[in-house]
Amino acid sequence: MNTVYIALGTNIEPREDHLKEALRLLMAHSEITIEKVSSIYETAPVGYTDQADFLNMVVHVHTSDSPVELLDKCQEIEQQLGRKRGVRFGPRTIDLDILLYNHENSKTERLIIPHPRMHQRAFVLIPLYEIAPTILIQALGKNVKELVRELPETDIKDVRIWMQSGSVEE
Ligand SMILES: Nc1ncnc2c1ncn2[C@@H]1O[C@H](COP(=O)(O)OP(=O)(O)OP(=O)(O)O)[C@@H](O)[C@H]1O
Ligand SMILES: Nc1nc2c(c(=O)[nH]1)N=C(CO)CN2
Repeated sequence: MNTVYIALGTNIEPREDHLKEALRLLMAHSEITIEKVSSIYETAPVGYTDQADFLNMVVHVHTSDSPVELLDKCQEIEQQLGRKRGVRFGPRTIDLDILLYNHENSKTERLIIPHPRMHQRAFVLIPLYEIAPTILIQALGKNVKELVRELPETDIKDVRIWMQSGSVEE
């Protein structure tokens, strides 16, 4: 079994429904089990800022899928939830990013693991810190707690708990 962390994000209403539907579709695959979910956070948009606030969360899954098999499933879920590709970093019904896959480092045309921008993103690191504070990102030689400490104060303020983890349907 492989240990994987996946980040989810949405900024098109109904945002909470999109997160819940994505979790349901992940769990519908017999190769995937959800071990832990973070709280849901409301976050100011990063990158392209002229868009609505996001809901973000991170889930810990166990899977027998290879990284690319899992990416296929994540992209299928994005399609099922009607994601249309438009502006880079722009609005989306759902985005699923594979953050970590065991302690692998790999780079192919379709998939980079660890996710290349995760260490700069408060909307990823703060939910990840909630469920896996001590996990090591080998490529960076740092754990999640250390990466959170390096985030600018202003980025941290842009990430607020929106729904506590215990209230997310599991
Ligand atoms: N770790 C990863 N998880 C998900 N997709 C990845 C990963 N590494 C590379 N990709 C590739 O990135 C491509 C673009 O993904 P996407 O459109 O979701 O980007 P984005 O959400 O706009 O930006 P970001 O990747 O910064 O969140 C995907 O088609 C996928 O092949
Ligand atoms: N707050 C927030 N900002 C973003 C997000 C996201 O999920 N949350 N996703 C992006 C594209 O990957 C770009 N900007």
